[in-house]
Amino acid sequence: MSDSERFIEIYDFDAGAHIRLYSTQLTTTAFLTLSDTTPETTLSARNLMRRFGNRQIVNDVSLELKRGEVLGLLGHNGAGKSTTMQMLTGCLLPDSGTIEICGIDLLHRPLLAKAHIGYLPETPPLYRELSVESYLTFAARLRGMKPAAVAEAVEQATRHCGLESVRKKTIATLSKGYQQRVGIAQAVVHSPDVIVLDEPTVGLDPAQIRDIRHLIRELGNKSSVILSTHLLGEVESVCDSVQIMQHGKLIYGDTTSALMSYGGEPGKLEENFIRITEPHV
Ligand SMILES: Nc1ncnc2c1ncn2[C@@H]1O[C@H](COP(=O)(O)OP(=O)(O)OP(=O)(O)O)[C@@H](O)[C@H]1O
Repeated sequence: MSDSERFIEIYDFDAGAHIRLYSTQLTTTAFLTLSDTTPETTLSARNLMRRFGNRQIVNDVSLELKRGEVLGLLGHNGAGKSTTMQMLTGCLLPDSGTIEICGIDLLHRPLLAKAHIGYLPETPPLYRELSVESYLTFAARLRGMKPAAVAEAVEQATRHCGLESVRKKTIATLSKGYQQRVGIAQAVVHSPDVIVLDEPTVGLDPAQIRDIRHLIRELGNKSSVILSTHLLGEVESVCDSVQIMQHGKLIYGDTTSALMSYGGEPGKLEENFIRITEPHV
């Protein structure tokens, strides 16, 4: 390939399209800088398989996440949602399949890839004896943030998650809702490109649920979010798209509005979900 044929393709958010920049148009510095621009696809998982003992828990799961997208992962208890999320975040190895985070192979370059991921597991990984501020500082350092950037990042996450009034408090003394907020704050403190939230609003009161959903929507404007939930109202209010999982397989994937009008039943999310997961009932 000649020099004049070499190009990089970047996504121009203003134009809403991919554009090509040919190497002849760029200085070396510009070329290197532009090579660092984040690709539009932030997560790409292909053919994930995982067994526990002789049970196939995740079976040939492939999914893709775009920047600015909030994806809801739905399914009955035991469908395999948490197991899938554990694999997407590098906490559990798949038996086979590939995962790329911002173009980085998660299985081969885990440290580099994980720097782009924020994860709130089903049980938030809190150090209950630390204050909110100390814990978030610790979480930011753990994610490899440079010491000089940590204070500002903690400040931002504290503000973003509505934790200003409890920043000096010991986590163990906080209500469940506030502990959940701390769990989300640790997942976003390093401004990750991909945010994975396992049932983020479980056990919260209605006002806290409203706040957390608002926060998720905000996070989804800049990053990509994948969340699991049993609350279909949550899907309707925050998710752009949905994937439904059953017995370890993805059985349906589309936009939230398509699910809402599935089978010509506009607005009936719950009924449509049941029609997809229990077609013979
Ligand atoms: N470490 C493990 N060892 C053995 N089996 C496991 C393990 N983790 C999960 N499982 C099994 O895998 C299946 C899927 O579990 P998973 O937690 O992924 O489902 P889920 O869709 O997240 O369910 P829920 O909505 O109830 O949280 C379940 O039958 C569970 O018992």
